[in-house]
Amino acid sequence: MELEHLGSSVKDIISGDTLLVITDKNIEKLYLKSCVKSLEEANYKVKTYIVEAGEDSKNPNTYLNIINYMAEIPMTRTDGVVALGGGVIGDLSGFVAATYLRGIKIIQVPTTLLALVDSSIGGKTGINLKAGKNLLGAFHQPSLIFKDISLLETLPKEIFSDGMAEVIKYGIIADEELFNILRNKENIATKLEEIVNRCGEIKVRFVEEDEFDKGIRQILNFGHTIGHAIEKSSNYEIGHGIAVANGMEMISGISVKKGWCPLDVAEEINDILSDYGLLLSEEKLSNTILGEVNIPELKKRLYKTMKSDKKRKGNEIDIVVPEKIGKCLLKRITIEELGELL
Ligand SMILES: O=C(O)C(=O)C[C@@H](O)[C@H](O)[C@H](O)COP(=O)(O)O
Ligand SMILES: [Zn+2]
Repeated sequence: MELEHLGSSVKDIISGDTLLVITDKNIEKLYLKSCVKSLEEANYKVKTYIVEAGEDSKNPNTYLNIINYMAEIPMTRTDGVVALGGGVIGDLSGFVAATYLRGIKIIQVPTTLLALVDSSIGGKTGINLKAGKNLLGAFHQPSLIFKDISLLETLPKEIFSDGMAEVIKYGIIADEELFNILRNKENIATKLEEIVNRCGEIKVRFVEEDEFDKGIRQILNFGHTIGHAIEKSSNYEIGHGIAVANGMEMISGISVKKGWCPLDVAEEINDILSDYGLLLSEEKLSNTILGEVNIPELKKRLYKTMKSDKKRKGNEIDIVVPEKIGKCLLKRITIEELGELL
């Protein structure tokens, strides 16, 4: 559905008279005007809050500033938040909505591939702390995910490609046929809608089975323990998708060493990620994170950051291991062993 119909869709869901649209400076230029117009045509009073583009906006200060702004308006329990943007905006706005007045409704309007196939679905919301990514958050399901695939048309190439990491992840964890579709890069243009829908369906299946991330949903975190450590250690210079892609490649290698993943599966994963230009060499990673090439030091840094991973249970952590293309398993290892295997 196109953005001009947003207002009428929201009308069925939010009974209050005020909406807060949260977006970033890049999306503001592209879509804020038509978003606000559509909501105003549906007779809402529309307030806007614009943050800097990028992961740095998922911080406690920005979060509290938005909450204070809402309290000054004041927004009430029947009002709602509209997240117009990618993963950062969705996670931040979701957490705002989850906590303001102990929870008001949120409408997700994803504008990136990553948000469309992943972060807008499933109700994980949150912000980053100094110690790590998404360490402060809540589960808060969106009341509506407004899908308009045409919003991706303005997406810079590198942001689209960053989202492809999560798309490939879905193929590896749950859908061999999707993985095979993705092997032919031309399919991305011709079958984008089918690809997006397949990813969304997979995500919904996992979330419906385990909304609160106690078990099977953790499979969606394939590549994320190392991925989050890469993102965080690079001060978010390395984007989520690229970080997760490298995390998937590294954890697959570790799984081979442990005898949990056949070598040819790890090779297929490596091949597709590298085909999409998503893998960084150890040297490049080290340079970006440390400002020098020092692989032992890089591993130490990643290990230190991984220690704050939220999947950690005492001294152990569940890692996601590819058994074959289309199927992953959870395996528990100690955090020290994970560090040693890096
Ligand atoms: O929705 C999930 O569950 C996921 O793990 C999907 C991930 O791709 C996404 O990056 C998620 O936000 C990570 O969650 P976290 O619990 O590791 O912070
Ligand atoms: Zn992710």
